[in-house]
Amino acid sequence: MSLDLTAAPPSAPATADDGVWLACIECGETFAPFSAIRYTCDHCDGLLEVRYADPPTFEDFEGRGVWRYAAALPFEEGVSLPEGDTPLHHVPRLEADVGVDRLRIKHEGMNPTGSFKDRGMTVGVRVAKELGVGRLACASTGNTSAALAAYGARGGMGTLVLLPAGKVAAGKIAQAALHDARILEVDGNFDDCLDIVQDLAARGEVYLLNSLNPFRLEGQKTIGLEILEEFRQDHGTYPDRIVLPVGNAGNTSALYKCFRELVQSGALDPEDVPKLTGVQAEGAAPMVEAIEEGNDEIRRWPDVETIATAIRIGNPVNAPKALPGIRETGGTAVAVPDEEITDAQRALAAEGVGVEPASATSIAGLRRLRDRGVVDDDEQVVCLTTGHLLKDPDAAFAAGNDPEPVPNDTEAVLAHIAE
Ligand SMILES: Cc1ncc(COP(=O)(O)O)c(C=O)c1O
Ligand SMILES: N[C@@H](CCOP(=O)(O)O)C(=O)O
Repeated sequence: MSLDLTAAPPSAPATADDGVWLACIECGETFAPFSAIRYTCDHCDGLLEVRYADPPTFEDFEGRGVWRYAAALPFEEGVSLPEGDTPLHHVPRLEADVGVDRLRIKHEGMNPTGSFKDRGMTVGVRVAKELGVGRLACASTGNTSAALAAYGARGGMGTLVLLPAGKVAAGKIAQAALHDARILEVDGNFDDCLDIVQDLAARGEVYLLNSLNPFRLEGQKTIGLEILEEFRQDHGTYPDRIVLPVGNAGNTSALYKCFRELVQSGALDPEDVPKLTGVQAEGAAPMVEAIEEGNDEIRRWPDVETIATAIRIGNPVNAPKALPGIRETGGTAVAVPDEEITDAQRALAAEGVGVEPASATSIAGLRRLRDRGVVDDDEQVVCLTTGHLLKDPDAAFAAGNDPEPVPNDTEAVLAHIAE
């Protein structure tokens, strides 16, 4: 099954429901979208994609937020908080410092629960309602669990989240707790948690809402749609490159799908598709390894470690969708050390943009690629920042200034700040 950028638009199979169906990206088998619960292909276990008889054009979009893009989604509306419409920040000092023609920051930390996951959950929980499932579940490094708990609560559904014990930032656990998720702390890493939750889903115990679920990625496509529309409106052109953190590789896959569908409908020239450029932490970089070595498959990293706990992932399940996305768009992937992630977090904060460590990898990666001459100085670049600063208060304290104790006295305060 081809994930080529310029593959011909698919024609609707008999399994299509109102012009929507699921297709296996490996063997091409198709399935009715809502007749049964499935996450992978019944025949070859390949990843599934949602397909549409009528891929969208920009003229089809109206309204605000994720649901402005209903013409690119399987429903007209979802379980919403609402989400999307995130800012595209200008960061002039950082732009000059990195040395590119134009740099914009798409700050997905400004979604309702503070990360891009909300875009996927508004669609995913809507689908869960359509399927009539009971309990929703996910494995998580934190943000997916926060979003699932909030959207599950909004939809009136119970949620179960499996987290790697001791490796999830405080803000994210607090969100899952308050939104009434049942929280299981597993003595293992994120990939182990995902193995277990997949087993639970296969046994019919839960409905899985990680990005293995193809409907989650439909919502996350809207990041790409917003970037293209807003960048073109502001600058009359599309960005040359989108740089993003990579964990389970859902966003890379979703952005590539967004571009492919626009190319299929004729709304976007293949020449105008931004180069997808993935960034991982050096301690958790299986996608970078595959890109650098030219492999079509990922080698699972059993031991992963990084300050960017959100992307502490050794087995990105969406790699079969994301690797073609990086290659077909002419992009690349790069790994960055933790110190450079923290430096980038500070640099964004110095422009007023507060992000969690994983988000800052996009800037750290862009810097590295500029230093290596892979990114040119005349490029127009959008960096995706995926989660809010408050998600990980410990990392923010470690990277930022220490509070200074002072006496309860104006003269003493004046003397202190004069030092
Ligand atoms: C803040 C943050 N950034 C980046 C990622 C990586 O995104 P993806 O899994 O879509 O590659 C995640 C989770 O995976 C995340 O929580
Ligand atoms: N960073 C993620 C990891 C899981 O990713 P998903 O997109 O597959 O749900 C998280 O926040 O848990």
